[in-house]
Formats: sequence, C-alpha cells, structure tokens
Amino acid sequence: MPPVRIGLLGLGTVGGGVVNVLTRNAEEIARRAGRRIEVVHASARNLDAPRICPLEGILLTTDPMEVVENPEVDVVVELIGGMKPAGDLMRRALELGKPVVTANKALIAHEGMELFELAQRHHTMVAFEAAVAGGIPIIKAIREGLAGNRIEWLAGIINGTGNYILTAMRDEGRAFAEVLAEAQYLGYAEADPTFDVEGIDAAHKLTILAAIAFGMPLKFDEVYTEGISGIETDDVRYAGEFGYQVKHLGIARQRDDGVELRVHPTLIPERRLLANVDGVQNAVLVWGDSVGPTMYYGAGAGAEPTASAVVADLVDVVRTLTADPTHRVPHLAVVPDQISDMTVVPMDSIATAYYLRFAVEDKRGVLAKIAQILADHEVSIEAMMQKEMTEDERTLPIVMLTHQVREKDMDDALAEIEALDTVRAPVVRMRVETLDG
Ligand SMILES: NC(=O)C1=CN([C@@H]2O[C@H](COP(=O)(O)OP(=O)(O)OC[C@H]3O[C@@H](n4cnc5c(N)ncnc54)[C@H](O)[C@@H]3O)[C@@H](O)[C@H]2O)C=CC1
Ligand SMILES: N[C@@H](CC=O)C(=O)O
Ligand code: NA
Repeated sequence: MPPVRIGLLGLGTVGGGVVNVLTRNAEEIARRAGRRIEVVHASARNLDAPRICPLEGILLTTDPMEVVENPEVDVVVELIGGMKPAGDLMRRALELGKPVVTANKALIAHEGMELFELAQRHHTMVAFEAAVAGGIPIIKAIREGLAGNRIEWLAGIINGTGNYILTAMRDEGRAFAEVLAEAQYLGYAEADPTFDVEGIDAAHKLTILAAIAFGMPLKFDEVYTEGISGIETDDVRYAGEFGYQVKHLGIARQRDDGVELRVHPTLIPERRLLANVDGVQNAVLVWGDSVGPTMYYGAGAGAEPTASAVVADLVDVVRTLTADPTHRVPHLAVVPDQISDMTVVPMDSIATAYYLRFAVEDKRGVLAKIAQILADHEVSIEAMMQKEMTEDERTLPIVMLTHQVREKDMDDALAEIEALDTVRAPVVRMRVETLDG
C-alpha cells in the first residue's frame, strides 16, 4: 500500500511533536495502521522560526489553504488553534472529503455540531482525541471502552497549565504570574493564557466530554465557568489544614431534571486519587452504572504527549479510510439521530458543600451573627477555624466548611453577611466535592 499523505497545519508545540513522533515511531505506527503515514506538506506563519522537529522532505508554505487543497494530501491535521482561520480550513478539507485530525477544543466546543454534520455529508470524519486531556485517550475510553454503561457523572482535572500553577503555588509558594510564564515557556498554555486561568479551556473540554458521555449536543455556552485566578495561597493552606486539596475541576453529572455542567476550583479530600494529580498531569474520573468508578491519568499538555493522541487518531483514520462511513464510531458516541437534547440545570439549583473564608473585624458577636445568618439560610457548619490576625491587625480570618447547601441559599446568605459592617471583604468561597458516588 502507498503511504498515507498528511497535510499539517501548524508547526508549533503540537505540530512539531507530531512530526517527531511520526518520524521516530514510523515503523511501529505503520505496523498498526497497515500503511506508512508521512507528512508531505506543512504550513506555519513564519517559516524562519526555530522548530523542535526536522523538516526534511516536507514541502513548506505560509498558506495553510494551499496544504488543504493540495490533491496530494489525503488527511489534514489542524494544529493552528482558535476559531479563525482553523474553522474555514477544516470546513474546506471536509468539503473535499478529507478526514481532519485536530487538537482544537475551542473549535470543536463551539462549532463541532456543524463540523460533524459536514463531515458526515461528505462521507468523512473529524477526530479530536488531543482536544481533551492531551495524551490521555479519554475520548476513546468513554466513546468505546464504556459503551456498555450509562455514564452517571464525570469529574476531571482537564487543564494542565492550571494544575501546574496550583501545584507550584502549593508546594513552592511561588507567585501566580511567574509560574504561568513558565507554563507558557514549556508550551503548555493556550495562545491566550486567560483561556487556561479563567477556566475557558477546561469548559471547552468539559463540553466535549459531556456530549460524548451523555450523547447530548455540545453546549459550551451553558457551562458554568470559574477559573483559578482568584485563588490565594492562604486558602490553599487552610484547605490543607482541613484535609483537602484545591483542584480546578470540570464536573458533568446527569440528574433527573437535566445535566450539571460546571468548571470551578474545588476542595477534594486529600485521600482521593484526583487530589494527588499534580503539575501538568490531568486525570478524569468517570462513573458508569455497570463499571463503577474508572480513572484515566496522564500528561494533559506538552508536545509529545499531545502528539501521542494526534497520531492515535491518525492511525484510526487511516484504518477506516476505505471503510463504509456509517461503520465508523460516531463523533459523539451515539449515532447522529440518537443525540438527545438535555436541559443544563441552572447553578442556583446545584447543591454542594462549601469552603468559606470571612475577613472580619475582631469584635465580640461577629461570629455569632455570621452563624445566625447562615443558619437562617439552611447552611450548617461542619468545621470552623479562626486564623491568625492579618499583619496590619485589621482583620481576623475565619474559615469554615459547610454541609451541602443549595447554591441559591448560599448566595443569599453571603449577600447578607457581606452587608455587615464588621465584614471587611467579599467572602471567599469554593465548592467542596467528596467524589464518592
Ligand atoms: N500545547 C499543548 O500542550 C496543547 C495544545 N493543544 C491545542 O493544539 C493546537 C496547537 O497548539 P500549539 O501547538 O500549542 O500552538 P503553537 O502556538 O505552538 O503553534 C501554532 C502553529 O500554528 C501556526 N499559526 C498560528 N496562527 C496561524 C494563522 N492565523 N494562520 C496560519 N498558521 C497559524 C503557527 O505559525 C504555529 O506553527 C491548539 O488548538 C491548542 O489548543 C491541545 C492539547 C495540548
Ligand atoms: N493549554 C492546555 C493545553 C492542552 O489542552 C492545557 O494547559 O491543558
Ligand atoms: Na486526549
């Protein structure tokens, strides 16, 4: 069989990693795919930029559309990122009947439904394993390995940059900005790193995971999203004193009245496996009704871990190039006419336990007043600590864990507490998840 000819859009961190993996493991990959896989044409914005990979034998251009339209290219790999021009390039490739492999979670989360429909219409496919949790084969695991289950819920650390920052803040007490710059240097961060630190990247990934787990449409706009930029080292330390780690989680859960989709900093009991996933590593805990809890762990970002997922998709695509398109594994796990809409439940209706930190004036009766307001709103306290006075001797931090409470009740209680003269700053709050069923 002649080699399969790849057109590669983007020669940055992941594009470079893909060339390296395809070159180094060429024989092994050919044994699996049944044919050799070779990059023949590639594009980058600046052809003089330094590269992490060899480029011998690859025709280079600054015009990615030239690669897509090259009749000598059989499969397109999109590793540019973002919405434009990546979306137009992908659409053109699909119209030409060329399969596309991508790591672009933003594009899939926003435009996946149309792209999958276009692919189907042109008897081809989009593969996107690298879009979620980097090198972890989580899409394949849920879509194929857990196909016998009703997935009840999943929770994951799905942004490598954010986890890298939180780990360095906790273990080394380093400043947020400095660690972010390091994650950018290592190639982990998005082109716009606010996507990482404000939870948007994790929301893109959760959108995709939920669609595959529950057979529902991609609903990025309905994901409740909070990032890690507001987390302070004191809170990480106090959480540790209660026996918890602070992690940024994406959570999707089926309920009778719809589905919860939320991304936010979360306290997890330190004995849980997820609490011990550090640095750039990601992990996803998936709970299926037949299998129970399963967990998938590995590098969530970086050149070769992400390339590992891109190349696995390439092998899949190559294996099915000559197959009847209706016999391929569907993009969102269920056959297209079986995708069923699901209501995303409002945050107000979600019940979780909470970590709270109050900055109060050191005055008699303040704590009693706070406890009273919490009780009036059905919030019951599980544990409480009074911490040392701040350096300026102005405020006394009080931290507590609560039992489960509806978000709406907590909002109302905190609004009342923040209006007290003796409360000096907005209350810091993080949700707590036990992840035990
Ligand atoms: N870096 C990582 O660890 C991971 C990245 N991803 C995704 O992989 C994709 C690529 O990311 P990286 O390799 O990190 O990016 P990068 O910034 O290192 O490389 C991007 C490449 O695309 C080219 N490019 C950028 N804008 C372009 C434009 N307007 N027109 C033509 N070419 C353009 C650049 O010249 C460069 O070669 C993104 O979708 C990202 O979200 C997914 C998982 C992990
Ligand atoms: N910026 C992303 C890259 C992988 O998806 C991350 O840090 O996880
Ligand atoms: Na993956």
